[in-house]
Amino acid sequence: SWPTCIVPITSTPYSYEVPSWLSLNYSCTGSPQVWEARPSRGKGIGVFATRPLDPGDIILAELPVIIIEPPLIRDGVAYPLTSVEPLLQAAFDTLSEEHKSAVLSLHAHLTPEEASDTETRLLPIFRSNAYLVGSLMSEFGLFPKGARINHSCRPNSNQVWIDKTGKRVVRAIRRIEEGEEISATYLPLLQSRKERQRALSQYGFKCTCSACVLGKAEQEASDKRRNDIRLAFHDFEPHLSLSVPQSVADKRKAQMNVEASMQLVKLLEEEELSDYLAPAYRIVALSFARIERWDQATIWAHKSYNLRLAENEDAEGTLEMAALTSQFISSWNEELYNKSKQQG
Ligand SMILES: C[S@@+](CC[C@H](N)C(=O)[O-])C[C@H]1O[C@@H](n2cnc3c(N)ncnc32)[C@H](O)[C@@H]1O
Repeated sequence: SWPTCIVPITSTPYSYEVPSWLSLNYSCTGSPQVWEARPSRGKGIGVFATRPLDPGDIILAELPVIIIEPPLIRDGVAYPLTSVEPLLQAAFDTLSEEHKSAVLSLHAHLTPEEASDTETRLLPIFRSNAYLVGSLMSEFGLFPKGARINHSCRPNSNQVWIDKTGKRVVRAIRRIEEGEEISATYLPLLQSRKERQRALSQYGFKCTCSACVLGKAEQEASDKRRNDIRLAFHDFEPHLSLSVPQSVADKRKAQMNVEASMQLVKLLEEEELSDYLAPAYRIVALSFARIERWDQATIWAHKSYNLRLAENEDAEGTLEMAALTSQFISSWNEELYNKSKQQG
């Protein structure tokens, strides 16, 4: 019988060779299982939700089967991935047969030279599927289940390395319906479609997600929104101190920043870039704090905290938002106390 996460592929509308690991020895994570791996039209294999998922729900938490730490050439600069082949081969040789066949069944995008060489598959497999991991994000890990998640420029999941458990956790970042494909991003998304397509060519495909198949006018609007979002994050950086402005001009600027920060959230929602909401909510919270609107500062800080907490309770960003939320609640309490004293 089939494990619950795997749909037997008895008839598909298009031919696809089903790798043996799909039906054999492939264990499912989580209880109950919320995903299945199956062909996705035009994208090889993909990962699909087997039930509706809410933002923050864990889809998959996976240990790497291989971790490679590329040696450094000099401080902070690693050897190119091509030079780690011997390390990769050594790590591969220690794997169980089950893990070896899971790794070898993964998709590999080949360079023309690699295509003519039927022997070397490990490096292209690693290059096409590995993710940065480790406390310094300086190592590369291979996760055979998560590696089946296809790319979208409007992804519905994010993936976070949790150093404490040594797992990579994939979570829903918006509502995902049953049967919907789980998508992740392979690149930073605050770029134009042309820039994204150029970056994705290294994986050997042209993205056809909803952000990449817009008509001309809509595409220009989408590119502009992404550029505006990128600039807004950059421009806000110097204005994120907690000091309350004193001069009339600075107060006016701080008020305008509140409006600009709300506009940033609106642009992210329009572009469906949910993964950037936590830092945007933080900017809104700090902007309200600078005009001493403690009620709004608290609400927005808490929204950012909730998103961060769902990702990683120990991350610096989560701890910062916890501290800011409680600081703003104290200021709000004080304000309410002073008001009640004045009234009576
Ligand atoms: C990390 S693998 C993802 C799983 C892969 N589809 C498989 O069959 O194992 C990356 C490869 O999947 C394919 N892919 C990923 N996202 C895609 C997309 N949006 N459109 C078309 N192909 C995609 C490309 O061949 C890419 O090199």
